[in-house]
Amino acid sequence: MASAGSSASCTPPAPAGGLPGSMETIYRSVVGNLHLSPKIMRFVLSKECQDKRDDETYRQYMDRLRTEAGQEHFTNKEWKQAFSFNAKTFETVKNSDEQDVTAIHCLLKNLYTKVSKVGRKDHAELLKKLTDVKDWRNTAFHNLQAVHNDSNFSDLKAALVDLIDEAGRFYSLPPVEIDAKKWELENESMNLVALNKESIYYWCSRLLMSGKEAVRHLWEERLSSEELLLNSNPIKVKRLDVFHAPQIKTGPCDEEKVLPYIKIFETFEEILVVTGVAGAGKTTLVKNIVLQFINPPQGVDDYLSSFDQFIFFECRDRTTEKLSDIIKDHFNDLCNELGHQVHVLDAILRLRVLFIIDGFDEVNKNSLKVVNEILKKTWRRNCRVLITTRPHVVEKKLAPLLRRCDVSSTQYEILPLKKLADQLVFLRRYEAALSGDTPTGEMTRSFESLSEDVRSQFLEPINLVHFCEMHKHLPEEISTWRSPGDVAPSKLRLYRKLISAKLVDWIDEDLDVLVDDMFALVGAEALELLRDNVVTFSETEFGAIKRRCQVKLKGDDKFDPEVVLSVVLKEHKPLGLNRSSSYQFKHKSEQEMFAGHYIVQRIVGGSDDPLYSILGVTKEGMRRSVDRNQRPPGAPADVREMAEPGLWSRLLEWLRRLVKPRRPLEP
Ligand SMILES: Nc1ncnc2c1ncn2[C@@H]1O[C@H](COP(=O)(O)OP(=O)(O)OP(=O)(O)O)[C@@H](O)[C@H]1O
Repeated sequence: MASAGSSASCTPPAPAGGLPGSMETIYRSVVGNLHLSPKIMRFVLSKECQDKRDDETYRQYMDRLRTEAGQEHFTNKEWKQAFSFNAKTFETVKNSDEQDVTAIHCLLKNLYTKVSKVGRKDHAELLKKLTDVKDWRNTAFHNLQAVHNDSNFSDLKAALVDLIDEAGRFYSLPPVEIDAKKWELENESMNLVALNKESIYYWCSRLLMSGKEAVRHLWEERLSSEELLLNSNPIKVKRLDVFHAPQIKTGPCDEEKVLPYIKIFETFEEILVVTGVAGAGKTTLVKNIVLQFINPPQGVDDYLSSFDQFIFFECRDRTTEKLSDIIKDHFNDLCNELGHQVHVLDAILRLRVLFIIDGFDEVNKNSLKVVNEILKKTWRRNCRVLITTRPHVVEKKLAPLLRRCDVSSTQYEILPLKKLADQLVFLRRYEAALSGDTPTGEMTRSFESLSEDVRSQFLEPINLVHFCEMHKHLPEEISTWRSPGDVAPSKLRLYRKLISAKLVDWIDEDLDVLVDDMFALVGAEALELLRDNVVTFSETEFGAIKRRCQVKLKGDDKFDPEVVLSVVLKEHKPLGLNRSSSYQFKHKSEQEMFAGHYIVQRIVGGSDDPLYSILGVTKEGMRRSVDRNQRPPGAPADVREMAEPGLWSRLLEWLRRLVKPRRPLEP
């Protein structure tokens, strides 16, 4: 049986049959493209590399050929340019058993064009035949209609026979060897007339047939809209209507280039890391990529067309520990068929899959296992992995992990919206989406009227969305903003207003005191979770918060704390059945804001506790995590010392935004 790990040699065994005609046609095409084509290409490669030693990697082999021909070795840059995202693979592998048609085509092309061999014939015709075979795969897998046609398989076979003939001419093979190869091809093809559920190609076919529909079912509704706090009840806008295509720049080590985000897929490495500060739009970007995969936009370059499938994983997930569980979430019906989960996982790794890992900065013990497994299992296959993260964990956590997994990566950063014109374009989309396409322009006018200094608080998409929310609820405050420091307190007042609106008709107590208590409760919780780098509450943890959030109502009405908590928290429905919901703040930056506010209140409220104790860490622990470069301009030395890159510095940022401390913040 052909399995994910033993692809090269054997034909899938004789069939057990039973599915409709079109499935058989697709199955044949899959076996043709994933089994026969690479097999014949490997035959060509074996002729080209007859003098390659078994213990040589392809890079070592090609460097040796160059030395023998009096040429320079490949420089790393030249190698990368020649092999693009197959560069690392052919630097490491010693045989091509695991490689698909695209990778083998790339290797052969470079062997013909980048190294000299004595007496080499003109390779143009052979390369053309190889390209024909390689292109079959893409055409077939991205246009299922094409594979529904039975002639597809016979045409592919004819292309393979042509390739064998041309290889025979090019390498001057004896006719008996060429005939034997053609006979072998014919013989194997004859064995493929029906289906075999045990074959990995059967599951690849099933994934091609129904996989896209399965992921559409799972993700489309979840991701296609986003909720805004524009009313006492949240308003939904369509994500694609408000999506602002971000600009990115390449990571710190490369020459700085500003690019449209789709260019990340043109990179040479298998791992793409997209960084961005809080609210820069990392999650929104990957959600948009998922939506575009599900519904490719018409008339635009389909930059995702090289992928057969995608898998989306959020690092904040605290319960999933294995890749197979994610696969089950994505393709539940297929996996449930007589316990074929393992087959589906093996099959998915044979296709070209884009793995999206969102929010690496939120990774926990369990989700780290999943990330590790993805990196290990996808490496040297057809997959690519897109990881988003806030920047502060790249050096400390992500880069060492990638090094341990021996994978190469490229880093990109989402750029802030610095220009007024870009900020206005962004706001206009939201204004149009919220006004049923008849925007008055009031929101953008209000934004334009702000001083440049104040506008500098709105460089990230999340802050521009907050501007929309404040424009709706607190328009009078916007006109009072004189300096950047005026903005953050308005955001807290917005929450006060929303919570008060929920309670005003139901209580006799002093509303302000009640809201203060709510803020303290939520803020303490936010801080505790952040300390453990947790951004989701389990159902049990949420239950504990609800029990602490008690309000005495007028009359005999029973208070449901969820009504108030829903202003700051949202439910995250699980992907899999039989799993419970989790809860999270509307956005991580809001969790940080509430935590920051809580700390401020403890300090201005006259708490005698030292800062480290309010933060819930030891004095030593806090000193160890000092980052002296993080000192904000003008901040006293002891304030600087609480600033670890990451959490503490972000909380400090909130402290600075929310209040001018009346006493020095002593650790
Ligand atoms: N490209 C965009 N177009 C339109 N709105 C956006 C865009 N990016 C972000 N937003 C808005 O900003 C909010 C926050 O963005 P998002 O959650 O994607 O940021 P993030 O970088 O993942 O933040 P964090 O690191 O804090 O998780 C989104 O919910 C959305 O309202």
